[in-house]
Amino acid sequence: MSTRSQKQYTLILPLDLQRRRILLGMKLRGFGVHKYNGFGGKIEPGETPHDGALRELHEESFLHAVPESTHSTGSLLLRTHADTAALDLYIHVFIATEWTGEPVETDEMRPEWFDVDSLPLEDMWEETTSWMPGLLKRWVDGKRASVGHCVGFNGGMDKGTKEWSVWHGMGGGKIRWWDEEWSDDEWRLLVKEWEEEGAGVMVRN
Ligand SMILES: Nc1[nH]c(=O)nc2c1ncn2[C@H]1C[C@H](O)[C@@H](COP(=O)(O)OP(=O)(O)OP(=O)(O)O)O1
Repeated sequence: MSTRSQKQYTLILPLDLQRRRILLGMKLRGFGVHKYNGFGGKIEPGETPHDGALRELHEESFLHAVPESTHSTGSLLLRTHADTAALDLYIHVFIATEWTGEPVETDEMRPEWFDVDSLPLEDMWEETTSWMPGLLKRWVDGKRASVGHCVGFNGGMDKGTKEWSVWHGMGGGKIRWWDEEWSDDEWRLLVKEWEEEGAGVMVRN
């Protein structure tokens, strides 16, 4: 039986379909500092991932996403092999296509709009760059796609903080796209396949 523990997070991406642009935030403190990403954080006890995503978006940017236009668009399983704590992060990804309010800078995030064809990839998590451009491109082209990404990390240098971190040094991963609806069963199957293949441990000489 696995002795790993798991922390669940949300990540929500406000996507302006008409203008083909996405609101990202420069993280000003804490986990992921100095990187652009969507908005999100830990899911609180008793909260659904959907509720958590809406709450975090408001806390970090002051936007109120319309719940019916906030779609579950995939899951990320991040597993570090560099930490004796044996921790997995499970991130629930959402795209919001309608909201009210204007983005405001908060203590945690400085929001900025980007054309979906020119994301600030150099200043993002390496992991995120492997799926975000493809996901946004599918949506602005009219496909309600979802993504699953299971990936292992061996530890490495964080360009932003100049410090070693267990969430860098990306090893093997498994990515899958669903062009329409996806289900928990499909996600579980992807995780199972990935674990059977060795859970993304990089073979080092
Ligand atoms: N490799 C990765 N790829 C990705 O796309 N998002 C990642 C990621 N690693 C972390 N994230 C996201 C998930 C989440 O939205 C955010 C981290 O959340 P926060 O630090 O804001 O959470 P906390 O809830 O701990 O903080 P507070 O908001 O201060 O409570 O970074």
